[in-house]
Amino acid sequence: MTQQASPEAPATTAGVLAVTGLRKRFGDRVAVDDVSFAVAAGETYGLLGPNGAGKTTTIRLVCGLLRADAGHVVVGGTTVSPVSTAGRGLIGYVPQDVALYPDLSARENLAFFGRLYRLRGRLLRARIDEVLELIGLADRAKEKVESFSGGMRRRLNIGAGLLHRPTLLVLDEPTVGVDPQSRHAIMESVQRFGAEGMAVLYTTHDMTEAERLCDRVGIIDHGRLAAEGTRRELVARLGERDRLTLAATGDLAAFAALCRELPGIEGADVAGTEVHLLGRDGRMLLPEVVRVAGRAGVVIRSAEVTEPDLEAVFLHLTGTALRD
Ligand SMILES: Nc1ncnc2c1ncn2[C@@H]1O[C@H](COP(=O)(O)OP(=O)(O)OP(=O)(O)O)[C@@H](O)[C@H]1O
Repeated sequence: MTQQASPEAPATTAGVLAVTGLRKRFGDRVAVDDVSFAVAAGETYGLLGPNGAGKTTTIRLVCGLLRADAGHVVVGGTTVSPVSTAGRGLIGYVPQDVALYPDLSARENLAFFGRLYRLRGRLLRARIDEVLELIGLADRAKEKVESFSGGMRRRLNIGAGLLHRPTLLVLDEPTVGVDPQSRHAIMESVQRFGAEGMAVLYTTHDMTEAERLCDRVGIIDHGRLAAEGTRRELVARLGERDRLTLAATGDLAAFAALCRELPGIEGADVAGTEVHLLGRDGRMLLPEVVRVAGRAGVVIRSAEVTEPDLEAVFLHLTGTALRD
């Protein structure tokens, strides 16, 4: 039986955002299927999935722009739904499509959006200055948006979502179609927001972005959350090991033999001037390996821990490649 979205959803104190059992159907197509996750203050949570996976629909439900068939969205202890504006002021929503007025300047655009958030006068001007600085457009503030690159427009779009200092910032694929420099600037900004205590919900189909930005990742496919966790937790599902590559000098065969005896090391081999070790949680193993090297009179010149990535996790969980 389909449960209706209810304004009496249980409030949560655990995090800024709590999504519980969210479902949305368009005709026969189930776009979001029993999705639950939470995002804490200072945490960046990534929804990672291919085109059509249900990321945008989930985000529109989170922001109260669509009515859920079932489930709850609670932001800062307040239920969010299209039937009320409660909780909306806590959310900064940056849609996938840039929503700006091309014949207005950057400052004028921000002033327009700021007024929508009921900011006025000196406070509005101060927030605009702050945001322009943050998105790196302070020196272009007076220029019309029509003269901006795609990346600059995206940055301004993000700025519009920040004016009211949201508790939860929601970004829908903010780097799609932007130049590498703007992409870098956007990713740096997002990292800063998280570090400053904002909860960030970020959708992407780009594994490297998810890996770099997100504290936790939810892997979404065909509307379902196939798995969620830190990168490390997700990768651990593969049951694969880390590979440690040590460039070293000394009696490497003896060193490898000693390493084989260490708990947690499942393989050790010498290849030229390198020793390759296999084991779970390579970073944790490293200090002990270095101690053993010292005992064997081996000098380690460099050490690299190579791990499986989210691309492999996605393939493992869904049977398809992430990039389409
Ligand atoms: N308004 C709508 N009417 C009908 N079907 C829709 C609607 N919005 C989304 N869908 C369908 O729901 C599914 C999920 O779409 P959604 O836009 O949420 O995916 P997405 O992961 O954001 O993909 P993309 O990265 O391409 O935006 C798709 O099959 C899509 O065609």
